[in-house]
Amino acid sequence: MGAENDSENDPAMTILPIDPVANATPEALRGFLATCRTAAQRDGHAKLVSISIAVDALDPLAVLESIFEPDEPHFYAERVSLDTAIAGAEAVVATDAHGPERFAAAQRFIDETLAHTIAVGEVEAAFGGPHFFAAFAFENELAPGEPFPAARVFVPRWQVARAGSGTTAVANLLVTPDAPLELLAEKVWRAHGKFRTFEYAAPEPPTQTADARATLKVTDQGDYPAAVAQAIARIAAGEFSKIVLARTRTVQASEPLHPLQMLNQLRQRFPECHAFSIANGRGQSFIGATPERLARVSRGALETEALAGSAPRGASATEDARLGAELLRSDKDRREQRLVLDSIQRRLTPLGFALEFPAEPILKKLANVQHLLTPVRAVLPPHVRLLDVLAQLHPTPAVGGSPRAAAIAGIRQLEGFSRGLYAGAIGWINARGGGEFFVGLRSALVDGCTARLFAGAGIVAGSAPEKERAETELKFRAMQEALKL
Ligand SMILES: C=C(O[C@H]1C=CC=C(C(=O)O)[C@@H]1O)C(=O)O
Repeated sequence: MGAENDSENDPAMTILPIDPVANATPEALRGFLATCRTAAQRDGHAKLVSISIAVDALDPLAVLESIFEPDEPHFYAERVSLDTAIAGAEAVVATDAHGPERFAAAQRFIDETLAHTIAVGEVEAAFGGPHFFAAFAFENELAPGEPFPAARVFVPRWQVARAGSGTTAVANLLVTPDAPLELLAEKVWRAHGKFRTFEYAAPEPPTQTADARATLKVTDQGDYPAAVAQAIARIAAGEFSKIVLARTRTVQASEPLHPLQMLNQLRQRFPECHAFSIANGRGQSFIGATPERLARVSRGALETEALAGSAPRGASATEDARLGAELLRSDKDRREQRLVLDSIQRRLTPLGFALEFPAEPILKKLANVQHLLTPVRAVLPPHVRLLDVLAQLHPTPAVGGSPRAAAIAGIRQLEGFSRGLYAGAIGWINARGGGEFFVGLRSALVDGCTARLFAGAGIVAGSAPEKERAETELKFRAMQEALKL
């Protein structure tokens, strides 16, 4: 992940040359909000007002933890190795979408919102300006009652992000034609003061810590090796050449699980992954540390990757290197990964992309597992946007299969549970069209005292049920350690 500062794209919003720090008085703020309200009255449409300021160095996760409210939605993403983290909470504007056009519907919402956005302050800074946080489930239709819809996009009320040594705080508010100015100004003034000299909350009492928590029950759903055996038979019959089958494990704890405490474990142990949390504001959070970037757009370039094929890490340097070398030579894993790369090429070429990638995959080494990885780069063709790319790529054969439609039908029949956000696309987009999405892997749905863990493995000709089961055990380990199991 990186700060998306896409200087060549003009943002589609109005930027007013007002410095909110130099004009930081309650009167100046009221005056500014009055201007915004006049614009809302003139256009007969509420304005999203976005105020960005540079602040003293802050840890966005600690900020989120300090002001965490289980009944407010939040979004968090961090890539420790790239020294970037972004947090946002409470929704000022939001939309849900479903169906095959959900990415296009999300784009329309973003365009319409930006057409009525007034931004001031450090809009050009890394993570300046309003950001749209988004989560797309694996499937484009979900049954009612799921914790997250097929697509949700929201702009947070506040956002704090760090890129290297710079920290930017953004306050977003909706100014309607009849907005109560005094009240709004007072709220923003308070938020402004809070982020400029942020005081982290005092530590939680000891009974709330993970160490005091006991695991009461661990339950696995379904018979995974049997499902894999059926998938192998269907591959032999020519139904599909690859299918990614997942399994779930439910962990019941003696005390409520705190998603942000688990995230702190994940970010420390998986610096090369995106650690993330997305909360629905109804007490449920989807969290994880994923190794897979789906797409990043920054400065007119697209970055994506083909990640698939897995091996354990070795206990010694020699064993680790041997396992890595075997993975690089493994015909089965190379086919599994090649299908992902082929699909990326097949789906992005018609959009006008000329993809650049190395001929041979490299190893991506995580604490619990290593994968084959081909990084892919391309110049973004004119008029192609990040969500167009997502609509083409998702789901890649790293989480679905090949051919796509047959594999997805097979997943529904063989898995027997709803994936929800597992293997979905999670990320953000800024006002310039830059942004980043990753795939919701190595993840869990946390709800009160329960965590539902997800892990899957790619099945091709030559796969063996027991080996695939062992591979999913390794993948479960990331979340199990965060739960201190
Ligand atoms: C589907 C998952 O991982 C994917 C990403 C990397 C390697 C994979 C594999 O080797 O099977 C999977 O395609 C998962 O972690 O649940």
